[in-house]
Amino acid sequence: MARVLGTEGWRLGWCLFLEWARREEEQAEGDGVVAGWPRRREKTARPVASLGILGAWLQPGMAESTEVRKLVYLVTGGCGFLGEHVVRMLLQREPRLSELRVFDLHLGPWLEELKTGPVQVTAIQGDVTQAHEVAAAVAGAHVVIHAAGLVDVFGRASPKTIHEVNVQGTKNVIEACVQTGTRFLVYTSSMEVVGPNIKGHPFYRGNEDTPYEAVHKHPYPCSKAQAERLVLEANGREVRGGLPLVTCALRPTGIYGEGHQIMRDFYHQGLRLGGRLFRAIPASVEHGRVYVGNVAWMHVLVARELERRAALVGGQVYFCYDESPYKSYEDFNMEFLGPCGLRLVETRLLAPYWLLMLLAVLNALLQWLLRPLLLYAPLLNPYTLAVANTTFTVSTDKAQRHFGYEPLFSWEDSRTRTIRWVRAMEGSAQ
Ligand SMILES: NC(=O)c1ccc[n+]([C@@H]2O[C@H](COP(=O)([O-])OP(=O)(O)OC[C@H]3O[C@@H](n4cnc5c(N)ncnc54)[C@H](O)[C@@H]3O)[C@@H](O)[C@H]2O)c1
Ligand SMILES: C[C@@H](CO)CCC[C@@H](C)[C@H]1CC[C@H]2[C@@H]3[C@H](O)C=C4C[C@@H](O)CC[C@]4(C)[C@H]3CC[C@]12C
Repeated sequence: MARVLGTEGWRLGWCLFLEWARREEEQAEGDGVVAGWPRRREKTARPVASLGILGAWLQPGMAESTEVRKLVYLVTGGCGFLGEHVVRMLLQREPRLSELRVFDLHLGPWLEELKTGPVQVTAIQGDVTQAHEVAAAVAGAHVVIHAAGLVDVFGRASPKTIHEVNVQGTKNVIEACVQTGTRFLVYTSSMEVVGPNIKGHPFYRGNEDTPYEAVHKHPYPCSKAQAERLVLEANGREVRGGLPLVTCALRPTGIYGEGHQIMRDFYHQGLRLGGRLFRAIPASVEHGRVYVGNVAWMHVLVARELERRAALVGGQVYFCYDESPYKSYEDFNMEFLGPCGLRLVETRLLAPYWLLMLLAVLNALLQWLLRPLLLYAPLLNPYTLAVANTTFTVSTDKAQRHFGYEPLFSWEDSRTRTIRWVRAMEGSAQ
C-alpha cells in the first residue's frame, strides 16, 4: 500500500511540477497574452488515456500541438480571386491557426471541402458596408486580413457603391477592430493608390519611397487611396482592452494566376477571334504584375509579423512583388495564353493610339447612353487604356527587409501554375 501510494505520490508530484512549469512559462510569455496575442481558452482536452496524465505530457510534439493552435483569423473578401488564395495559404502555412473565418458577400462552395481539416473554417456570409455584420465577424479574432473590395474600373458599379464598399467598408472594419479589441489588421490596398496618375507619368521600377504625383479621378483608385489612408491612420489607436492597433497595407500591382477573371476574359475573347489577340499597347510600356500565390504569401507573412515587429511594420505600406518579368500588359498575358494556343497579332499600324483613345471614348459614351437600358462595360475605356498604356513597375525589397518576405513561387512555378489553370479552362471555353 505504502509502495502504491509512493508511486502515486511520485506521479502526482511530477504532474504538479509539470503543471507548475507550464504556468510559469505562460506567465513569462505575458500576463494573459501569449507573445502579444490575446489568450484564448483552449478547447483541447488532456488526452491519451492509455498513458495516463503523465503520458499525455510526455508525448513528443503533443505539448506544441495543443499549445500552438490558438489564433483566430478573419479574411474579408475570402471568396474572391485573391481572398481564396489567402484562405488556402493560411490553412497551409499558419500553424498557429485554430479558426479561420471567411467573410464574403458571396460564399464559394469550395469552402465546404476545407471544413474537414484541423482548423475550424467558419463561413460568414456578410456585407462589409453593414457595420453590425462586420463587428460580429471581427469579435474574438486576433488578426483581420481585409481583402474585400469592389474592383471595378469598367463602370459596372456606381461611384457611390464603390465608395460604400471600399471606403465605408474599411471604416467598418477598423471600428470593429477598435470596439472588439482586435489588434492586427492587414489591408489589401493597390498599386493604384500611387498610380498611374491621370497625367500618364511613368513609374519605372519605383519603390515605396519613390516620389510620384499621385492624382486620382477614377472612383476605384480614389476609394483605395482613401481606404489605405484610413487604415494607416488607425495604426496605434487604442483598441478595447487598452492595447494599440497595428495596421499595414499591401499594394499589389496587377495580380495574375489561377482564378484571374480578366485573364479568363482575354482567353475567351482570343478564342472568339479565332485564336488571335490584337496588340493595342506598345511592347515598350511596362506593366507591373505579381503572382497571386506570392501576394497571398505576403499577406500571411506580414500578418504573422505584425505583432512581433509592430514598431517597424505598423503604419507601413509595401508593394507586392516577386520574380515576374517586366513586360507590357499584353506581352505578359501571352506568357500564359501563348502556350494555350493564342497568338498576339501586331496591329500598331492599323490601330494608332489616337484611334484606340477614340474607341475608348466611344465606349464610354455608349456606356452612358445605354445605361438606362443595359449595362455596357467593355474592357477598353479611357481609364483602362491609360493604365495599360503607362509604364508602372516596382522594384523594391522593403518587404524582405521588414518581415523577411521571399517569394514562395518562382517565376517558373507561377507561370506553370497559371498555364495549367488556363488549359483547364479549355474544355469549358467553347
Ligand atoms: N486583382 C488585382 O489585380 C488587384 C490588384 C491590386 C489590389 N487588389 C485588391 O485586392 C482585393 C481583392 O481583389 P480581387 O482581385 O480578389 O477581387 P475579387 O472581386 O475577386 O474579390 C473581392 C471579394 O470581395 C467581396 N466583396 C465585394 N463587396 C463586398 C461587400 N460589400 N461585403 C463583403 N464582401 C464583398 C466579393 O464578393 C469578392 O469575393 C481588393 O481589395 C482589390 O482592390 C486587386
Ligand atoms: C487596351 C486593352 C487592349 O488589349 C487592354 C486593356 C487592359 C486593361 C483592362 C488592364 C490593363 C491594366 C489592368 C489593371 C492593372 O493591372 C492594375 C489593377 C489594380 C487593381 O487594384 C485592380 C485591377 C487593375 C485596375 C487592372 C484592371 C485591368 C487593367 C486596367
